[in-house]
Amino acid sequence: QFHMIKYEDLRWSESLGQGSFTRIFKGSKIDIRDGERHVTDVLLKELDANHKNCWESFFEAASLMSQISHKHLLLVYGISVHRSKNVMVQEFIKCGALDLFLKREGSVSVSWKLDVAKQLASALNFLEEKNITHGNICAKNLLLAREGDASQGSSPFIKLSDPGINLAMLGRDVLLDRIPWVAPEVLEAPERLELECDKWSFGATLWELFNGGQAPLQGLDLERKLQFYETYKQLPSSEWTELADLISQCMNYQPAFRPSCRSIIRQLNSLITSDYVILHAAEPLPD
Ligand SMILES: N#Cc1ccc(Nc2nc(N)cc(-n3ccc(CO)n3)n2)cc1
Repeated sequence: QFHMIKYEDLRWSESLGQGSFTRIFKGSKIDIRDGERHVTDVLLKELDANHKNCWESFFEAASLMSQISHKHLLLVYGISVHRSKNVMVQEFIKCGALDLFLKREGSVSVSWKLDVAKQLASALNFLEEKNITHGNICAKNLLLAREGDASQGSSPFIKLSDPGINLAMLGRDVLLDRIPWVAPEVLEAPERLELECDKWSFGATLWELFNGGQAPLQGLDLERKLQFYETYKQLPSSEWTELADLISQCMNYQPAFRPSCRSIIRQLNSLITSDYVILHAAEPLPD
C-alpha cells in the first residue's frame, strides 16, 4: 500500500526544523519516466533513530494519507528505508507550517482566517465521510501551500499534514503535552480514536488561528494541563461570541455533543457573513 522510493533517488538539502520524533529537510527526488529524468522538490521527513520502534506507526500514518486523495490533504509520494533511515517523502509545500506563519505575520484579516478554517473543515468532512480519524489536528500540521495576500484577504490554500506517530504509541507525557489539542476522552483510551476527537482538536486549532498562532495553555506544566481537563475548563473565549460559541461546541467534554462537520461548515459560513468580519478587515498589528 506504499510506493517505495529508492534512497539513491533522493537528494537532501537544507534542514527545515524538527517535529516531535522527526526531522524535516528540503530535498528532491529523481524519477526516470519515459526515458526522461524528472527532478521534483520534496519534503523529506526522517524518523528519529531513537524512535525506530515507531516506524510502522510512522508509515501507517503516511499510508493513511496516500490511500485517499483530497485537495486539502498533503500528498505523500512514498517512503524510503535505507539502513537505519526511515524517510517519508512528501510533496513540498511552499510556505510551511501555519503556526509559524501566523507568528511571523502580525496582521492577517479575519476573512483570511475564516477561509483557512473552512478549508480545514472541508478536509475533516471528507475524512468523516470515509470514517477516518486523523488524530493530530493542530496549526503545526496545517501547511500553507499559498499565502494569499493576508492583509488584502486574497485567499490562502492549506493542506493537512500526516498525523505522525499514532497517539497510542506515544508516552503519557507526550499525550499530556498535547493538551488542549488532544480530546479529553483520548487520554483514557488513546487506542480508541473516534471521529469526535478531531472535532475537539478542530476547536483548539480555531483558537490558535484567531490568537495569532499562539499555542493555547502555553507554559502550563503537564500537571496543570491535566487539571485543566479534570476541572472541565474551557479556553479563554474570543470577544466574537459566535466564534467563541463554535469553539466551545467543538470542545465539548461530551464527544456526542460536538457538532457534525456539516454543522461546523454551516456555522463558519454564517461567521463569514457577519458584520464582525467587515469591522475587523485587517487585524491591528499586535503592539
Ligand atoms: N522556512 C520554511 C519552510 C518550511 C517547510 C516548508 N514546506 C513543508 N512541506 C511539507 N510537506 C511539510 C512541511 N512541514 C513543516 C512542519 C511540518 C510538521 O508536520 N511539516 N513543510 C516550506 C518552507
